[in-house]
Amino acid sequence: MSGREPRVEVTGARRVVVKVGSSSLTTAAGGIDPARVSRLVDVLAAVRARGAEVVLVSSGAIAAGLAPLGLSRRPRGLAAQQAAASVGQGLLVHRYTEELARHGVIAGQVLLTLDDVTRRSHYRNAYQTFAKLLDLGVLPIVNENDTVATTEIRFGDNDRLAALVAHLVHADLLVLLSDVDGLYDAHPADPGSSLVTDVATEADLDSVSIGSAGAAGVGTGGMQTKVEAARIATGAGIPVVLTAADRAAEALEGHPVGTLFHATGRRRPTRLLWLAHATEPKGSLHLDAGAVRAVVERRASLLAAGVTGASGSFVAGDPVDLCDPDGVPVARGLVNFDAGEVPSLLGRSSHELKQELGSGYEREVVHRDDLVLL
Ligand SMILES: Nc1ncnc2c1ncn2[C@@H]1O[C@H](COP(=O)(O)OP(=O)(O)O)[C@@H](O)[C@H]1O
Ligand SMILES: N[C@@H](CCC(=O)OP(=O)(O)O)C(=O)O
Repeated sequence: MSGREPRVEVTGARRVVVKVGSSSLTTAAGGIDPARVSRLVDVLAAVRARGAEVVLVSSGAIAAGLAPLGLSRRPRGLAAQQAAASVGQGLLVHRYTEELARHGVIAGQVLLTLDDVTRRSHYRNAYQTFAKLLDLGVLPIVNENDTVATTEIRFGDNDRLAALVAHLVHADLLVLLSDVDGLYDAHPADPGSSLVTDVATEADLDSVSIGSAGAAGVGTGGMQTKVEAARIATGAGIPVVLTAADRAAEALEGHPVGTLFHATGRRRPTRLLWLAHATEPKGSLHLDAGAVRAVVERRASLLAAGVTGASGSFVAGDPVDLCDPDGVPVARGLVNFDAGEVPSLLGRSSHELKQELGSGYEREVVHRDDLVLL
């Protein structure tokens, strides 16, 4: 203990999401390191023994699948990554299951795709699954469903997935465990870099140089995706501790190790969080000045009457950017029409559209419940 007070954000948390990266689970030679999994599980069991609930988001499926397939490094191609994940995910969860059993804890596997947090019916379903697992005392182990995820429908990194899961399960704390003991103001390999102990506002990140993953080659996002995950979580009211996996015990006891990102915002619907922070828009809708005012100032739905054009190829339900007359994105939303349908709607009132095209065309182009301001 450094002499500073324990972190109340940690000691007071009743539901904790812990994310561990591939680089913290693998051996130098590649493949899952059973000793590291075992130490992590001991820490998680200790948190549960204090009465808190734990959800683990674990990377490592691809890394765990490399050795059995005779591969020495993470493959570049999507199909090979999917195959490695298919082989590795079972091995990874098996390891956790065995280790948790030593503590009398049951492991449950939850594999998520992007749709599970963006489509209304799916995210309610995912929430209920987690609620039931936690109610039964199970420790859910989450990963992206890498084997079926294609480039288009991929989270791509588990840091942001962990932030969304933290929000989805209404966690009080997110702990990101990596191979580096916190956020540094420059790349940690740089001898002049120093640890940033607290990030209270966005301004604290102004002087931080955020780089990509280390040389080991198994991690994906580097520090960028961790900081983005911290932004998502803290912006939704969830504090984040970022530290090294081998300091997990201290961090989860509340010792001031690593970097604490303080909560800055309030809770909002999970899928809107995702929409704002992590989706790639499939196209753009161009708005006239009145529609920009309605959407931005009055938080109204976007009606066809205020749309002057569309670009990109999207289908109903896809995320699109809503741009002002200068082409600057002002909001992002889930569109209710396919790109091909939009030209026939331009500038028309809902009433006209209903009369000419039928009641299906009376609806908003983007409903206000499916909109976030940028
Ligand atoms: N400013 C920074 N502070 C800390 N680490 C950084 C920074 N910039 C880049 N990094 C790199 O990010 C790496 C962690 O990312 P990654 O390997 O993707 O981890 P994980 O597998 O845990 O998700 C660190 O090992 C470090 O090399
Ligand atoms: N879902 C992938 C990991 C993706 C990922 O984010 O990896 P990492 O940067 O190590 O947390 C897997 O299990 O291999």
